[in-house]
Parts: sequence; structure tokens; C-alpha cells
Amino acid sequence: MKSTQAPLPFPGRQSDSHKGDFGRVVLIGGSRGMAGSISLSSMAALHTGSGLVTAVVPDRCLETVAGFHPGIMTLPLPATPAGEFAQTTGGVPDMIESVVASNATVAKADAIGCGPGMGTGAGSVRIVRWLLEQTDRCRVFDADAINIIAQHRFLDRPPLPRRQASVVLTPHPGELARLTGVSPSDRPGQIEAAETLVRRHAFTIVLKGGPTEVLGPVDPSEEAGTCQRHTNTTGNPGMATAGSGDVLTGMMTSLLGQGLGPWDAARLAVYVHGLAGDLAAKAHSQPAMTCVELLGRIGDAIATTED
Ligand SMILES: NC(=O)C1=CN([C@@H]2O[C@H](COP(=O)(O)OP(=O)(O)OC[C@H]3O[C@@H](n4cnc5c(N)ncnc54)[C@H](O)[C@@H]3O)[C@@H](O)[C@H]2O)[C@@H](O)CC1
Ligand SMILES: Nc1ncnc2c1ncn2[C@@H]1O[C@H](COP(=O)(O)OP(=O)(O)O)[C@@H](O)[C@H]1O
Ligand SMILES: [Mg+2]
Repeated sequence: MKSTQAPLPFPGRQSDSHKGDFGRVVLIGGSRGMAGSISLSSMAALHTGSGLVTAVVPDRCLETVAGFHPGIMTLPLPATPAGEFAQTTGGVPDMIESVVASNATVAKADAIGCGPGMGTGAGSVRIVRWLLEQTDRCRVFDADAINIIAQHRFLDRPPLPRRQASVVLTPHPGELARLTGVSPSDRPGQIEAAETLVRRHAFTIVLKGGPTEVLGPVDPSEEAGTCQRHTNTTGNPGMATAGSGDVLTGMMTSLLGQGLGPWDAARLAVYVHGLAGDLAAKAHSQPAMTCVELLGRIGDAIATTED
């Protein structure tokens, strides 16, 4: 295992602190058949230190998601027969995004992560479009949320006001290819395409892989788009296993919810996530480690990076 240094220390805790000090986060996603993904994100957010974690899921997945960890709260939304988010609720308010917007837990969330396992159906599209417009919120878009943004060309619209755009996208190379048209086999081209997105929208982009690259604006309020790049130093091919990225989504959302800015949250999340992967591989081997062992090593990884 390489010996490397964290880009910044993990935030410490005061002796009189309480769970409200560590962020309320919401994770939106899951569907019947992919309930594990949003559960992994939610458990990762808890293990990264979030005070309160709510998974917003299609109602057909509620028991499954809630059953993974007693610390996860769940908010069920109407589902299609296939078990994805429905477009309408048949009630008042009627459209699914109105239900999300009017929910008190969602309204109070310090950070919202969206996408793992949610599918790309009409209900999910409405939720992603709504979330992209919430410019006063910290948001993480991953997996199907990125696929939806790509399919519906949501980034072709005029950029959001820079000052408010606290958005992190966490594509793997296949998702970035859908977003930009640049092939996963062209790593330099993908990094350049991600830089272009950063300069235009002032988003932070985490281009996953071995190694993961973090790209973000130097000054998000500046009109002329700037971009800085950080190459992560942790992680290993044992992490090429289902659910590794879902864990990262929860960690990223957790750190944003704890008050870190997007550049710091992204660099620290990928560092601790990769280190947890390195510790899991050391204990279990690269082939045998899974997302469960990765999740189980977040604590050991944090312990080496604490303030
Ligand atoms: N337990 C669960 O419920 C899980 C659900 N998942 C969900 O499944 C859905 C589909 O996501 P997937 O990522 O599996 O499928 P995708 O079709 O998005 O990605 C797989 C494809 O992307 C490309 N790709 C990915 N990483 C690459 C790399 N490093 N280099 C080059 N090409 C690369 C490859 O072409 C690969 O076939 C998402 O909603 C996701 O959240 C997955 O996260 C796995 C676990
Ligand atoms: N060869 C590798 N070296 C280092 N990290 C890797 C490697 N392969 C995958 N990973 C990491 O594992 C995660 C995979 O994410 P993703 O493809 O979204 O998985 P999933 O959608 O199955 O959860 C990313 O954080 C990525 O950086
Ligand atoms: Mg993924």
C-alpha cells in the first residue's frame, strides 16, 4: 500500500457537538432491483459522519433500504409498476418534484445526493431537472442522474449563476462519455472535456478511475471560467466492483453536508474512499473485496486523516 498524505485533515469534533452540527443529508435514488445502490450511499454518509441521513426512494423499495441499517431514515415516493419513481402522485401536489420540494426533510437538507440506482424513467427525469435548478443547495449527481442530464441535454442550457452553483458530478468514464461524447478509452480527451464543463458551469467534476481526477473552478464566482485539477493518490483495482461508486456518492454528499466546500469535499472524499479501498484490499485481497468491505473500512481510513 502506498504511503500518501491527505489533501486536508478530516474535520474534528468539539466535545459539546450534537448531530445537528454534522449535517442533514438526503440521498435520492434506488429502484426495484437496485435498492442496494442508494442504501450503500446512505450507509456511507452515516459512516462519513453525517448526523441525519434520509434515503428518498420509490415506495416499493422502502423496507429493503430501511432494512440495511437502522440509522437510515426513509422517505417513500410513489413508484411505477416496475419500481422506479413515478411521474405523478395522483394527489395534491400532483407532480413528483412538487412532493420532493414540499417535504420538510428535503427542505432542511444541507446536501442532496442523487442518482444511484434510480433508473432513467420519467419520474427520475423530473426529480433531476428540479434538483439541477435548486441553486442554493449543495448537490451531488451520480450514475443515472448523470445519464439523465446527458440524455436530456440539460447542460446545453445557459449556465447557472456561478455564485450559487455548488454542484459535484461524479461520473465514471462511461458516464462522462455519455455527457461529453468523448470515448472512455481517451483519458486525456475526457479530462479536457471535463475541464470544459467546469469552466462553463463552475461545477466540480470527479472523473473516477485509477487514478481519480478532481476538477473544479479556482474561484466559482469569477465570470471567466477557471479550472484546477487534483489527482488522487489512493485506491486500487480491487475497487472495480459493483457499488464502489455508490459508496463515494454518500461520502461526498456527507462532507458537503458537514460544511466543506465542493473542492475540499471532493478531494477529501476521494482520498478517504481510496484509502478505505486500500485497507479493504490489504485485509481481503483485491479480487475478494466488495463494496461491503469498502464501507467497513471508511472508519479506519478516517482515523488516519483526522485533524
Ligand atoms: N447494488 C446495486 O443496486 C448497484 C446498482 N448500480 C446502479 O446500476 C446503474 C448502472 O450503472 P453501471 O455503472 O453499472 O452501468 P453503466 O452502463 O453506467 O457503466 C458501465 C459501462 O461504463 C463504462 N465504464 C465504466 N467505468 C469505466 C472505466 N473505468 N473505464 C472505462 N469504461 C468504463 C464501460 O463501458 C461499462 O460497460 C446505476 O444506476 C448504478 O447506480 C451500480 O452502482 C452497481 C451496484
Ligand atoms: N482500477 C481502479 N483503481 C482505482 N480505483 C478504481 C479502479 N476501478 C474502480 N475504481 C474506483 O471504484 C469506483 C467505481 O465507481 P462506479 O463505476 O461508479 O461504481 P458503481 O456504480 O458500481 O458503484 C470509483 O470511485 C473508482 O475510482
Ligand atoms: Mg456508479
